[in-house]
Amino acid sequence: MSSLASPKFTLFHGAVVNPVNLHHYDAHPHALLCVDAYGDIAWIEEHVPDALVQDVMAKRGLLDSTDVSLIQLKKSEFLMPGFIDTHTHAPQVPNMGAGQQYELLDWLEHVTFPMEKRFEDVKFARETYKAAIRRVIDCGTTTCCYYATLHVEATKILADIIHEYGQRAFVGKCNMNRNCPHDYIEPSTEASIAGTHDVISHIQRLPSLPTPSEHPHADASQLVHPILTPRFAISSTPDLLSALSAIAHGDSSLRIQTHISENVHEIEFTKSLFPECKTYADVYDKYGLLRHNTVLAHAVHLEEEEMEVVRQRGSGISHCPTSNFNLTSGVCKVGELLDRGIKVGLGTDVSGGFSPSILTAIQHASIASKVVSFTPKPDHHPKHKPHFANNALPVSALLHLATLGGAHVCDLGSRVGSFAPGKAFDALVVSVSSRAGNPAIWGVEVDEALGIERGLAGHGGEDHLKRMVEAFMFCGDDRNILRVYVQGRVIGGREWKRD
Ligand SMILES: O=c1[nH]c(=O)c2nc[nH]c2[nH]1
Ligand SMILES: [Zn+2]
Repeated sequence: MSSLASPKFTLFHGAVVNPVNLHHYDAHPHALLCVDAYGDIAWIEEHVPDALVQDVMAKRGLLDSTDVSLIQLKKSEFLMPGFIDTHTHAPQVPNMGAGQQYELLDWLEHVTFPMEKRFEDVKFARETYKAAIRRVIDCGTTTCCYYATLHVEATKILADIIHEYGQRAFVGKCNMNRNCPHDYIEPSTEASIAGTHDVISHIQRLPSLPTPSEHPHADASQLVHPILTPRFAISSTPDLLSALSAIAHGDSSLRIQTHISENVHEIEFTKSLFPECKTYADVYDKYGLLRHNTVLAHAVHLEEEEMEVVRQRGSGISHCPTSNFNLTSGVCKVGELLDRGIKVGLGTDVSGGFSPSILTAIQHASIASKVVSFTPKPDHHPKHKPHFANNALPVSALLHLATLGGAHVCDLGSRVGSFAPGKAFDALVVSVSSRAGNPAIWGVEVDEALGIERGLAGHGGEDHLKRMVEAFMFCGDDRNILRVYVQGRVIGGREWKRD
């Protein structure tokens, strides 16, 4: 681990977008944001017109320092927190766009398991994972919860690549010891647990970043973390769930991820395998796997009492609308989950979902909420007044799900997901200029080369910035993402120099 020679500050001046809660986000057209040598946010001044930048720098004692670099954003650019993908499958990236004629259980058998089996070949794993992770980063995902396969070596390779690329992530070796193909299944509970320990200690030994010793967050220097990953209840024997529960209880900071209530046939099968449990959520709860840092993917068909137990345990839901539409699973009642106070983030769920971009998940989360609103549900719960349940999600809520909401689901809300002093600088520089190469966002075009604004362009105020944000969320893609920062370091984006 290298130590830093001298402190250095990076200042960003220009438009800054910052999620606050489901109902509100800040859009400051002229902010000044300072990042320290360790990649944490030192301070933010929200209203600093061009003429006052030098004054603020002088006030902060930075004017004459050679250790400061100032990045001036263009009129067509803004800074926002990086996207958080709370659920995806790295080994399924090569399968994107394949097999959408199937529903979940047939899709697993015919499309997914055969691809995942190929990761027993470490050379294939290395080359595939390198390309897959590069793609995820360039889509603007700064924190990602990854499922790997059941293979120990390939999962270590995945963690190594993520670490080398500098993304923040949770990486889990799948536990799956029943109801899987004979050539893609773990031979025993013991083997599954031994492999899990092996992967956890490998990830925990990865070199950490330089961090001041007085840093308030114990694991701030570690970007890649292990996560327990029982694939889903169907592929886990009761003794495997018990053994995973024992590991979890030995370390309360260890995150847990699994799938829940995605497809009606999956739910029926699960209940038949665990007749002593009344609901799907009961299965995980019985084994102590529902807690404040558990990430539950899908939750499309949760019963009311299941929602209540998820809320009580403080577990989070990864809403994966692209996958839910694509595998004909159903439409998650995301607004009701939010009204109940359940933590929710977005997941791409590649390759049930056919896109690695959280922008696609945002667009489909909007559509999902509109589909739900076609059949309004009467309010049975005076305690939880329906605010989002019967309505299309507003931009503030969609932005929140993609950033701060996802951070809370990963139990990282105090570190990432929004900009605040002391939080890590995990961020995107977004451009909506025509020169970014995406012709879909012409409506808010600011052409600096010609010195003109066209289309719906405004006067550089808050409303104009909010239009830019909405256009990016609904029509943007990776061409609009110029730079991707994690912990203050540029790790991807269109302007990032590849070697
Ligand atoms: O969307 C999903 N993708 C998967 O790979 C999977 N495995 C179990 N359940 C699953 N759901
Ligand atoms: Zn999944």
